Amino acid sequence: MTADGSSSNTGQSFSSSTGFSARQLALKALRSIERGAFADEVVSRQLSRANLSLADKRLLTELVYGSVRRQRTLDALIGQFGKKQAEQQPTDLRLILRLGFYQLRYLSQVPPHAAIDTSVELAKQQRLGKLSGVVNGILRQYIRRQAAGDDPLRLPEAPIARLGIRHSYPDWIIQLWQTLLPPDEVESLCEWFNQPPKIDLRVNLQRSNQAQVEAALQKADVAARPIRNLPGGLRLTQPAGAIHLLPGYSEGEWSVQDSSAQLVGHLVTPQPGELIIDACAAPGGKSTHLAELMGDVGTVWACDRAPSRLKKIQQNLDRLRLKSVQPLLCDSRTYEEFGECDRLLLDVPCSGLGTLHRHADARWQQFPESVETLVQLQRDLLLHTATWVKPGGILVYSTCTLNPAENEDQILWFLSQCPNWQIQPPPPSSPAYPFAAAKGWIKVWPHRHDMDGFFMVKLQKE
Ligand SMILES: C[S@@+](CC[C@H](N)C(=O)[O-])C[C@H]1O[C@@H](n2cnc3c(N)ncnc32)[C@H](O)[C@@H]1O
Repeated sequence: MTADGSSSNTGQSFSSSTGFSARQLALKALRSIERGAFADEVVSRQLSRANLSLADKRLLTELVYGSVRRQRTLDALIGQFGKKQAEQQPTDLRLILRLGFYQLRYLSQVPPHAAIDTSVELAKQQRLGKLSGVVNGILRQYIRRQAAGDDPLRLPEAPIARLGIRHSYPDWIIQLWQTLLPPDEVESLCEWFNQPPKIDLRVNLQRSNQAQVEAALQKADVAARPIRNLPGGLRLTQPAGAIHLLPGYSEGEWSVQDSSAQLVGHLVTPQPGELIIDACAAPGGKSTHLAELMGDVGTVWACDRAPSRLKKIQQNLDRLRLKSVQPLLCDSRTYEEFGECDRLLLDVPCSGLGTLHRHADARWQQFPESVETLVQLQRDLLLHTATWVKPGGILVYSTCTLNPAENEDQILWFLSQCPNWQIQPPPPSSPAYPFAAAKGWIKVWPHRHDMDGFFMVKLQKE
């Protein structure tokens, strides 16, 4: 267990001798992220290029993602134990201290002397001169304070900053959630997103079945359990390493998809032979689910405006061996060439506040201003794609965020603009039914349901 009661991402023990090259690479990665690169991309590039042992790969991943995710807490410690605030320190010193504090505070498997010695060594290697002594002094003060029995992190009294520093979130996200949840639930939600993500699978019922996939995984020593009320849904119950190497993946017997995202496909309830449009489809997680639910009979137009992401749809189609999905490069705000469809899925670009646990840097990449731009994009998409649906047809709107401006408010706005549409609540037989609110839309809260945060609603055109 770590300082705030969460567990670190691996069960691995890390020593100083095995981990030095991992720490050097972690520092390099943090520098690139500081210059604007995405954490996921930097880490996967390093993992594929560097010749590291499995233990070092795990350590590198843990150090980079952890230091980015916990950045606000770590910077508060740097400000508290250093002579200057974190942002006033030279970049390399700040990054080395983040790595050092991350190990001391969150990686109980790293002995404190290893965390300190390797941080000092990193500072020497970067020719930080006298500052390597500063690294040593600052980190040692922390462990002395910790040894005295108290949490060394000093927190302000103001409730928003207090939660933001303790759990490492920007104030605006805490402020937003405080308008939606009681204080103890805001704290649980913050804690939930700092835990390692769960891995759910969706069995491709065109090629296999749940029992077969479960048995094949078990044979490979990977424990999985069926997800209640979700046909074809399995949850891995222990870390499974490289997912794409597990049995059945390359044969197209299953896909990785969180249970919340699987609910979206069930809410669309596509029928064999129908014409379906997925207006924001890449990388195809939901388009392929729709095709599977239709028995691969009918047509799913999988639209996206990003050519590189559209390629991923094709890769998924090839792997899952689905024939009914047609990828289409288009801007769904303006495309005019469709006839009327039976059902449309609009899984819009959003602020992603429901999947913060999956992307270490996501909480630092959105701002109230960027959310405003997204709200406008979502409105443009809603108004235009709604014209593609035939009378009596269905439109499912979904997001992976926990922000009413992109969810409930957006739907109320749409209904005020287009009164010939109405909400169709899911029937009791639908897997989405247990999550439905009185108004008929579906909201999944991660800390209550142990699934990604999602919003979805089914609308019918009169
Ligand atoms: C939330 S992701 C979709 C995820 C996908 N539904 C899945 O389940 O795999 C949103 C997608 O919308 C695409 N997008 C953004 N603006 C668009 C537009 N104007 N027209 C079409 N696609 C757009 C993005 O490229 C991105 O791939």
